[in-house]
Amino acid sequence: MYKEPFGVKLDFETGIIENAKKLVRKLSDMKGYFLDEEAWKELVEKEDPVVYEVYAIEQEEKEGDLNFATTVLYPGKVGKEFFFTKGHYHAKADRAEIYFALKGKGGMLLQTPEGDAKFIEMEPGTIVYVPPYWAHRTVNTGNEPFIFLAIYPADAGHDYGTIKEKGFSKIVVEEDGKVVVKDNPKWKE
Ligand SMILES: O=C(CO)[C@@H](O)[C@H](O)[C@H](O)COP(=O)(O)O
Ligand SMILES: [Fe+2]
Repeated sequence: MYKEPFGVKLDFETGIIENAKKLVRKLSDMKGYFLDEEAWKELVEKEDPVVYEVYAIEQEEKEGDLNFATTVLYPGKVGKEFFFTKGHYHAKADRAEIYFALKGKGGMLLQTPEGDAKFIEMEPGTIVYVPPYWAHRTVNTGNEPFIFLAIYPADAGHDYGTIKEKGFSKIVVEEDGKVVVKDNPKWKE
């Protein structure tokens, strides 16, 4: 039968979507993700900050339906590397996605399975098209929360394993007060 349409409110200041399912990722949930493992350990032991929160409205995993979610990605660094989301391919790899930046400053790292990477800067109003097959990770390069909305097929799913194991071929770091995108020395092809 037909599903019931609905409208929900998104608070542009906080990124919170009413009635959404909230997910919290702390730094301790991201072991092995950052380049500087010593700095990671030190920060986890000191305060284990929240790196990001996701507010998601999700449907059953069926073709044709849509999910949407906001992410509130906090400012911070591990060593020189800016805070980022874990990043993933979609489990159904050919599923695309749209991101819409609402607040703060950051960017998206995208990567093909062959390791070709792109970094796209994002500020409020930026829409990013994530094509089929590209892994994607957002990075907060500012000093306030970076907030964005993502809209994705309900059957896209997440494949975190590949990125957890191999990482992205590029990293986003601060050098001499500037945002620099450079080759990841630990990238495994
Ligand atoms: O891309 C999507 C959904 O396909 C986003 O809603 C992310 O899930 C969110 O920004 C958290 O990032 P991850 O931890 O999932 O990489
Ligand atoms: Fe995604």
